Amino acid sequence: AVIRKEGRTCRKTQVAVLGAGVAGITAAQSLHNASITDFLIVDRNDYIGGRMRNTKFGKAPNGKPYTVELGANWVEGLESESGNVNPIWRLAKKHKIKSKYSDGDSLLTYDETGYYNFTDLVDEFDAAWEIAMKDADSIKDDNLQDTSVRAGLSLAGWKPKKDMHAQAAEWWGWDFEMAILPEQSGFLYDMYVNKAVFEHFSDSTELVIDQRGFNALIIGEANEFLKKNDPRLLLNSPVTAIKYGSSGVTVHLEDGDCIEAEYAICTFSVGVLQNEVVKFEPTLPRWKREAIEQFQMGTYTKIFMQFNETWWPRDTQYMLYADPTERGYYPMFQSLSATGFVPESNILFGTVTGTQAYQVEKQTNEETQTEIMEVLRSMFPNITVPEPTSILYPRWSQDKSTFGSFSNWPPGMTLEKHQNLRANVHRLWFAGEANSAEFFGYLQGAWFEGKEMGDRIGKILNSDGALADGEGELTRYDVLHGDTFKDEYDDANGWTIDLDD
Ligand SMILES: Cc1cc2nc3c(=O)[nH]c(=O)nc-3n(C[C@H](O)[C@H](O)[C@H](O)COP(=O)(O)OP(=O)(O)OC[C@H]3O[C@@H](n4cnc5c(N)ncnc54)[C@H](O)[C@@H]3O)c2cc1C
Repeated sequence: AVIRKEGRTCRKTQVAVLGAGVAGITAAQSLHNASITDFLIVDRNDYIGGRMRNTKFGKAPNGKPYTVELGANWVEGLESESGNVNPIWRLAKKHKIKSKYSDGDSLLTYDETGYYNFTDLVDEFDAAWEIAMKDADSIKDDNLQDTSVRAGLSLAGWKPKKDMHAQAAEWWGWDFEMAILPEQSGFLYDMYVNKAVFEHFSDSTELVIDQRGFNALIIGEANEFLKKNDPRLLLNSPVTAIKYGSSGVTVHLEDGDCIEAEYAICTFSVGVLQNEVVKFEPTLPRWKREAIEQFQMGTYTKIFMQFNETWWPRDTQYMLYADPTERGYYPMFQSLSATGFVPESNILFGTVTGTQAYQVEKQTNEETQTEIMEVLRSMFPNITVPEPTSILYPRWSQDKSTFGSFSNWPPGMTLEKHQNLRANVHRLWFAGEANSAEFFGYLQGAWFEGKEMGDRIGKILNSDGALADGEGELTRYDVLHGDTFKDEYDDANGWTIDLDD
């Protein structure tokens, strides 16, 4: 039904799905599978996929541009021998997404003097990792207080200190996957997301090189339940306000239109929620806001460059650079020209994360190119490194649709506080990669959360009110206590000042 007020349109629907990324499309698919077809999917972008985003870049020998992935690029964790299958891997196979095994051992290491083998430090980091993982196990098993990844790695004997080769080995082992420094990462859950991805599924990753784009997978899924030009898909429709309560949700769009829904599922990133581009009415409760503000978004920026020729080693996938003064300064270059990927593409892409990603995203392409060329020329002193013919990179930290790349679990966040990120507030529900306790930051996290919220709302709607009040909704914690009681602020614990004076 459509109600027109003062020239504005207010559509009525059962479920408003906010976001057409993996979580949103999967939520809508679950509703469809539960025979709930009265839904609307709303997104500010003009395409399906969200952070599965690609663009055309450079030129192939036939004159056509290549497709490169600005966002998600790997299927991470495939399937275990015991039969646990990453749903993204299942969908990649179903939609025949072209990908290639990503080999972390296909690695060459460099510093400012050129090629310099420090893979022994990479091995040392990996050995410390094994020790740290056992430590994380006992934190979980014995309910011990959590710590930071920095502390966890130090306790496991890994202390890179001022050794810049060790710092680069650590960047490769940690930041390249998580996009946030070890000191800003919560030990137990950040170790466990790695366990979930690389042990529950498998320790393999596949780099997607499909020229249709990685999001062909989620578009393919959407096409199974959406018709061509389906009026239930509203692209180019930024949401500005969400009014929610116990009887429904009204979603306001930038163009003045609105949607009146019985339920809404908001799949916006933690970055979007933190940046207050969407107004919630009433203000979200304290337990929800705290979870949103405490979780964090990392920034991971891929810088694509095409050259006239592949002047770098052809048979290597990864090149790691240790800068003499700044950890994380243009530390990684990946070759798309590597054997089996996109040969003759002459595309090299660099990756920066964290502080360096913010910095690079503030710079012009020209500024970044100048910096990168200096690094590449120091890595390859015996080669006349030409300037690239094209350079391109996204600005995730400034992008209104994400405000960052993917989420990461900070120190001090408990499983219960994270559950508050997931929990619904009346008829307003939440999904998205960050809400997955097991797979936050990954495509499969978005998929699992989208599916679960779609399933739950489907069940509630199909119960025709037969469910008891609150049944089928998510657990939440209004108050979360710490470990220190008031009377423990005493001499024995080094506390002498009476703060209640
Ligand atoms: C650079 C980068 C590299 C990555 N690499 C990998 C990888 O290799 N492997 C992997 O598994 N994962 C990777 N990820 C993470 C993965 O992309 C995400 O976990 C996943 O795509 C998130 O899906 P989502 O549906 O939760 O969120 P999104 O894809 O962000 O979907 C949310 C949607 O909401 C829309 N939206 C936001 N605000 C509004 C608004 N106000 N109004 C209307 N619509 C709005 C957005 O436009 C977006 O389409 C990467 C991400 C990035 C950015």
